[in-house]
Amino acid sequence: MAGQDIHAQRIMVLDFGSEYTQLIARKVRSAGVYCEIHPFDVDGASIKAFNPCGVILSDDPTTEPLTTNVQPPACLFDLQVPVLSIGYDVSQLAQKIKIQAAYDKTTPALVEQFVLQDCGCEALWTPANIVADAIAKVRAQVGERKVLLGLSGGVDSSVVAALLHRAIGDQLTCVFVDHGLLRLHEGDQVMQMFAENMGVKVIRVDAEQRYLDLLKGVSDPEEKRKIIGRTFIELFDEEAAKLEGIDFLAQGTIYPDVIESVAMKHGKAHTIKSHHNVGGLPEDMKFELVEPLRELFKDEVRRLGVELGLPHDMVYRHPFPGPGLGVRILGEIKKEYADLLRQADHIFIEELRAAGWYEKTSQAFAVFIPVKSVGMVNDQRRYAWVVSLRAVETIDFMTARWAHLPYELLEKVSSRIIKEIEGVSRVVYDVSSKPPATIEWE
Ligand SMILES: Nc1ncnc2c1ncn2[C@@H]1O[C@H](COP(=O)(O)OP(=O)(O)OP(=O)(O)O)[C@@H](O)[C@H]1O
Repeated sequence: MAGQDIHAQRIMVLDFGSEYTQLIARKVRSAGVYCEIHPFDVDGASIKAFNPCGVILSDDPTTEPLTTNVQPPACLFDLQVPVLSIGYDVSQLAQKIKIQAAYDKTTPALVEQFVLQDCGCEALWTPANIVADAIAKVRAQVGERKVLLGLSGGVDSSVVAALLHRAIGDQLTCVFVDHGLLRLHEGDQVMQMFAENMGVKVIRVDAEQRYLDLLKGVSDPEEKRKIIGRTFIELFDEEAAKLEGIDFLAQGTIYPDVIESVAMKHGKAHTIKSHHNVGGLPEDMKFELVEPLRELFKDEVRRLGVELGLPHDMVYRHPFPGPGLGVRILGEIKKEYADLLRQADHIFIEELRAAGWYEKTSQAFAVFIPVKSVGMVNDQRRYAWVVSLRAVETIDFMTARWAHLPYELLEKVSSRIIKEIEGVSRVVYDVSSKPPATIEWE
């Protein structure tokens, strides 16, 4: 694909505050065409500079308009490019444009037809081309210099690691902070995949004891989060200070993190996404940033991961909070609780996968409840801990329904947990949906 600019043919999506805007943009991308989302009142000069092959207006007629004057910029129609309106009231526009009254299940096919046929774009935006483009850009930015990356084992930083390793090899150093609140064998798996199999330089910081000491006696959820986030930054700083000649810090920033939301801009954001961020790294670190996923949606990041050779199961894994099991152990964190929870969680996920339910749920995990309940073991009363199972189905994580798992599956998971883990006497299933309950328990 040498010499081919995969951004040359591009679509502009103008957002009038519809919740479908990102879905539409993702459809343009999956049809193989680069696109960007901009607010409906973007200035004319920016549109001209962007030089789109076509423009899509995205509005939701069932919600109130964002302001009294929701007009696209006048210059839009001087461009002489095809325009598709989805949900935007075009009666006020004189131009000839393709119209769909509202987003529905036919929209994806319409969008694909619009970009490939009406706008005549070529399908250049493919995982292989995106990888080649990203590698070329990273090489041009970094040259012979060195890059540092915080590798969490999560999807984003893992894909960044694989991409940078391919682009600049040994010039990349990763720091992986193992806070002892990871899933069963996860720390070893991260090392095996990146350090042993791929030959990436990874420094593993075994910080379990340090975290346990700092978290001792702390049961307030916010306080726990702060300690976990702050300690991560301290450890990362300590490791970075030991390394010499690093000029860049790589980050797994993705496109939804950088889209300027019109709802926010016009003060109408009705949903605030909750983040389980470990806090991120402070902005005053003296590094230039390398952000090779900045243009990509999460589904594109996953496809890139597969293209780069990361295992499918890892790349399509459910999201995991930054503070790890720290927010799934209610109240004070102790090693005993974390070990117990890791085992319970592992059994749950193993059975979900075996039953074909892992892909049908968006997030599933076990929660440690620091309450002792009675059970009978060898005719003796035994007081042991309670574990809750949580599984949800969701499209966007803003709202979620508890997953209606088959009773047989729940039964199997519950009896395995009680049988295999000595410290657990009771398993319950969380049947709360979001809202009002959140997905995580803390
Ligand atoms: N335990 C860790 N060790 C090293 N780096 C980490 C760790 N946890 C987080 N980071 C770094 O901080 C970034 C932001 O963390 P956050 O928990 O918000 O994850 P994220 O945005 O979901 O990304 P990822 O999918 O890579 O975990 C990560 O992408 C990673 O670079």
